Amino acid sequence: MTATRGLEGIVATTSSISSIIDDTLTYVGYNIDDLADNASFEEVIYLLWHRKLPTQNELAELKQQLAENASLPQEVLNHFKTYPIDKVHPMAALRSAVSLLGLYDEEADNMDEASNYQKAIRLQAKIPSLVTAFSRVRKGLEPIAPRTDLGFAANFIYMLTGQEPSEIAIEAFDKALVLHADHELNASTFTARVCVATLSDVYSGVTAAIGALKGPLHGGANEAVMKMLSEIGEVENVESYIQTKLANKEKIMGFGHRVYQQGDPRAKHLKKMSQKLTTITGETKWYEMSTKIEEIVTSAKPLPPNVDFYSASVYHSLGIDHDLFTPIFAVSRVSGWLAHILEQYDNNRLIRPRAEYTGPGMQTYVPVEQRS
Ligand SMILES: CC(=O)SCCNC(=O)CCNC(=O)[C@H](O)C(C)(C)COP(=O)(O)OP(=O)(O)OC[C@H]1O[C@@H](n2cnc3c(N)ncnc32)[C@H](O)[C@@H]1OP(=O)(O)O
Ligand SMILES: O=C([O-])CC(=O)C(=O)O
Repeated sequence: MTATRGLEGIVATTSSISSIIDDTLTYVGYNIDDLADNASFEEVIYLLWHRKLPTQNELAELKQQLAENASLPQEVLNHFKTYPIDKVHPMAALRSAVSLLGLYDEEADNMDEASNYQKAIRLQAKIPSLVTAFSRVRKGLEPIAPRTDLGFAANFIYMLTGQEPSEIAIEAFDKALVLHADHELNASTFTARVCVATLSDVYSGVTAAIGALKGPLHGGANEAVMKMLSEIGEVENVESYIQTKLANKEKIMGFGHRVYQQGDPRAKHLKKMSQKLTTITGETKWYEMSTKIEEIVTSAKPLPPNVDFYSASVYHSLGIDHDLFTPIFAVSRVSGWLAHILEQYDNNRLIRPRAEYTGPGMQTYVPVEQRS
C-alpha cells in the first residue's frame, strides 16, 4: 500500500453536481461563466439540489421556503450572548451554532429523504441569519429579522447592516454567492460526505464541513488575503512585500489550486467586480494592490489567483468586517454541501480509505514499572 500525499489525483466518488474538466467549472453541466453572468443564487441552489434550473413557480416556492425558515430559535440567539464574544472567531461561532441548531430540530435524526430535504432548506435559510445575528450581537446590536420582500443576497446585507442595500451591492454579493456555491470534491465537501457516509445526520455533516472550510488553505484564505492587503497598505509597498515572501518561500494567500492548471475561472468575475466596487467607493488602492500582487506572483511562479483572492477586496468594498469573509463563503457553500450530503445518502457506502503505516515494527508490551 502506497499513500498519495493529500489524496492528489485520487477519484473518491462519483457525483452529478459539479465538474472541473480542463479548467472549466460547471454546475450540473452549466458553465460557471454563464451562471455568474445570468443566474441568481436561489436558482443555483435549486440547480444543485434538483439537477435542473427551476421554473418560475419552482423558484418562487424555493424563495418562499427560504424566507419562511430563516428565523432562529431564541435559545440559539441567547447562546451567542454567552460566548467570550471578543475572542471568538465568527467561523468558530458558526460551527458551534450550526451544531446547536441541530438540538432544536426535532427531525434532526430522521433519515428519510423528505425530512433531509426539509433540513437542507432550514440550514440554507438559517445560516445567513446565524452569521448576521452573531455579527450584530458581538457589537451589542439586536439581530434583525429577514424581510420577505428581499432576495437571498439582499437579505443578507440587510440583516447585517439594517440598511437596504444598493443595486450594485446586491449584484456583487449575489454573484459572489453563485461563484462559491459548489466545487466538486473540495476539502470541506469531502469532509461533509465522509461524515454523513457513516449515516450521521445533516447537522453533523454541515458542522464538520464548516470546520474544514475555516482553515487558511481553504475558505479561510479570503480573510488571510485581506490581512495581507492591509499589511501592505499602499501600492508602492507591494513589490518588496511580495518579493520578500517569495524569497522566503512563504505562501501568498489567494494563489494556487490543487486542481486548476491554468487558473481558477471564478477569479476573473471577482476581479471585474473588485474593480467596479473600488471605483465606486473611491478606494481603488485595494484593486490596484491586488492586480500588482497578481502581476508579481504570476511572473515569478505558475500560480494564478484562486476564488479567494479578489473576493477579499470585493467584500471589503461592501463594508463587510474581514473576519466575516469566510462565514460568507459558508453561507454560499452550504448549498453545495447539502447537495453532496443528499447525494451521499442517496447511494451511500461508508468512506473508509487505508493508511500506509510508517511507525515501528512489532513491539512487545513492557509493564509501566519495568520501563526506563
Ligand atoms: C476555496 C479554496 O480553497 S481555494 C484555495 C485557497 N487557499 C489559498 O489560497 C492558500 C494558498 N495556496 C495554497 O496553499 C496551495 O496552492 C493550495 C492549498 C491551494 C493547493 O495546495 P497543493 O496542491 O497541496 O500544493 P502545495 O501546497 O503542495 O504546493 C505545491 C508547490 O507550489 C507552491 N505553492 C502553492 N501555493 C502557493 C502559494 N499560494 N504561494 C507560494 N507558493 C505556493 C508550494 O510552496 C509548493 O512549492 P514546492 O514544490 O517548491 O515545495
Ligand atoms: O476545490 C478546492 O480544492 C478548493 C476550492 O477552490 C473551493 O472549494 O472552491
